Amino acid sequence: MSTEDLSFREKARGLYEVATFRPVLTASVVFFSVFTALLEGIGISFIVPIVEIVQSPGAPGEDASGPVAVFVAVYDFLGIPFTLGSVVLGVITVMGVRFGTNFVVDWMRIALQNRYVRHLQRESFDHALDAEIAYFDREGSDDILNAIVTQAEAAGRVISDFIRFMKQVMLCAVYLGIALYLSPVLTVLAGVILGGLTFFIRKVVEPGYTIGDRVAQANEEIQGAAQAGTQGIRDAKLFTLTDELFDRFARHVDTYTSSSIKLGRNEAIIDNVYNFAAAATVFGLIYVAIGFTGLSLASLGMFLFAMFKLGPKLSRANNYLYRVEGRLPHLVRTQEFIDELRDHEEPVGGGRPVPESPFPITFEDVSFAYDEEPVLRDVSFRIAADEFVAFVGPSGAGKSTVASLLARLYDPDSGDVTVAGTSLAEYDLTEWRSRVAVVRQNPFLFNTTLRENVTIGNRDATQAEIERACEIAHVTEFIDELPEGYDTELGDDGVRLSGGQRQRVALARALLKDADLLVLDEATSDLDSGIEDRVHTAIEEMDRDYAILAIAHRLSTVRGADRIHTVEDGRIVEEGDHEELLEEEGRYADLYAMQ
Ligand SMILES: Nc1ncnc2c1ncn2[C@@H]1O[C@H](COP(=O)(O)OP(=O)(O)OP(=O)(O)O)[C@@H](O)[C@H]1O
Repeated sequence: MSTEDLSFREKARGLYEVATFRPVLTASVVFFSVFTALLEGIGISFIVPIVEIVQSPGAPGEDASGPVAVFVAVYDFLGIPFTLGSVVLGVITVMGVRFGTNFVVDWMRIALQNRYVRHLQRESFDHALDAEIAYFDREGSDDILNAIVTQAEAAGRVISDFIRFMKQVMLCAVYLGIALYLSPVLTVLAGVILGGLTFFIRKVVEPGYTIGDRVAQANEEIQGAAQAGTQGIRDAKLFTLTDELFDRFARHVDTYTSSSIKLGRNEAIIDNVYNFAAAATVFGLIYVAIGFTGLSLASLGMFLFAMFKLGPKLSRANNYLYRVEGRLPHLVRTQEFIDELRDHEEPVGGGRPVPESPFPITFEDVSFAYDEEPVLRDVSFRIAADEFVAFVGPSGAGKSTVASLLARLYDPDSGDVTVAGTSLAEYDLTEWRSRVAVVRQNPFLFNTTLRENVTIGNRDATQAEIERACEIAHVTEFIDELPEGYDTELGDDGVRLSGGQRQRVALARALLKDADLLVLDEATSDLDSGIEDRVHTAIEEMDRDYAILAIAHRLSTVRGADRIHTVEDGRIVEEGDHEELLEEEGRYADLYAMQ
């Protein structure tokens, strides 16, 4: 995802979204920043009375004019004598409050940054969990992980940098205001020099946004390469792919490093060139001011002090702006990514409660394609309560797709899936999924204990219920080999178990879910045929009040089905029980003869 071509408006919208995220906090930051800048201005103004008092000892009386008159009036109003001591105490007090409010701004800045990062992380993960499966099919999980883990953090730093930029701009405004009041001509001169320099540097140095976009892009690629290397480590080793994976990773890390260094170097260029230019400008102005203006010593002191402070502040403001631009791609990418996830949200269903007995379940002329190529064509079948229905057929025929449509991971392109006479789309999706238990051929096991894995669909299951489900799924056969029984950690995707053991755990958790429809999609294909037959017999013999839909390659496992459907190229080409299909001497009979 490249954001290089984003317009100024789109970038500004990204920042606007942050500003309106916690409006009160944002408004407070602005308010206290303005307050801090004003106090800074007042603090600097104290130079004038201090110099005046030092120049003409004895309290300046009623004849005081200009800024001094204001100070005299304020001291008079407060009933404090206007002496050098009380004026110095006054400036210390003002500066104390100024740094106090500055602390408040910094605190709120950090709070805003971290809360926004939390917001981005929660939003991206929440919407990712709600996104439709087709989105994951298309995009993969790298972008999602990157947005949640890395990009959100970098995006948050934009907030800090922007607030720092704003603070510097306000302080600059105050210094400029003071300087303008004291000597408009010199201020305009300084403005032309420093403004010209800003323009020049911005023209010469590559825009922060462009480099920042490269950094963000490289970040995404690093995440993808690292994920392929870690999640696919076994195949990477078996196919001696590690060098290729490392080269890909190293290339992106190099881009990240060189772009980051360039970004930092440019920040340093801006900082140092500016500081130098500001110092040179100030000394040039001293020369001009002393030689060619009639400013009093006090005013000259204040003017130069303001100028001296203005230079570095302008430099920092420029630097922070450059950093904001550099990190803005992370912010815009994350915000856009969340919007994209939101656009691909899974439908929640019509909200209709699923009936007590959700039967019959029917497919009525269902057609479906993942992309262009049709995978299911006019598929119709029916599952009544307590029935055992099976699907067989060659690889790629579309059998698993039937299971996916049943669990509503996808919706049909045409035709309808109905439950108790009503379209499945009208039911509450979460409730429907809670009534269906699907065991896939390659189930995912979570990196936690066997008990936690088995109870994912029924956290309240008793030990007796867990043991019964594990007995039927033949998990109990190998449980004694696990060091801590049900409390053994299974590792990443159940890596400490064999393929067949993983399938049995998945089967046990489906049985424990106590669903109305049990879908077995090649659920026991990794078991040896002896155990596979025993598992199937145990399931069929269960005193059950649910229907079963089984997809199988090994036909012996579906011999007892009430109805078997043979699928070929997305169509049901035969239908009947085992005996009927054998008599038909069609595709099923051929497949059976081959086994
Ligand atoms: N998520 C997906 N995105 C795109 N195409 C897919 C997806 N899942 C499956 N397909 C394609 O749809 C077709 C049917 O796949 P499906 O998994 O339903 O077949 P199957 O009969 O269950 O095969 P097998 O017996 O090998 O599991 C295949 O051509 C497959 O490439």
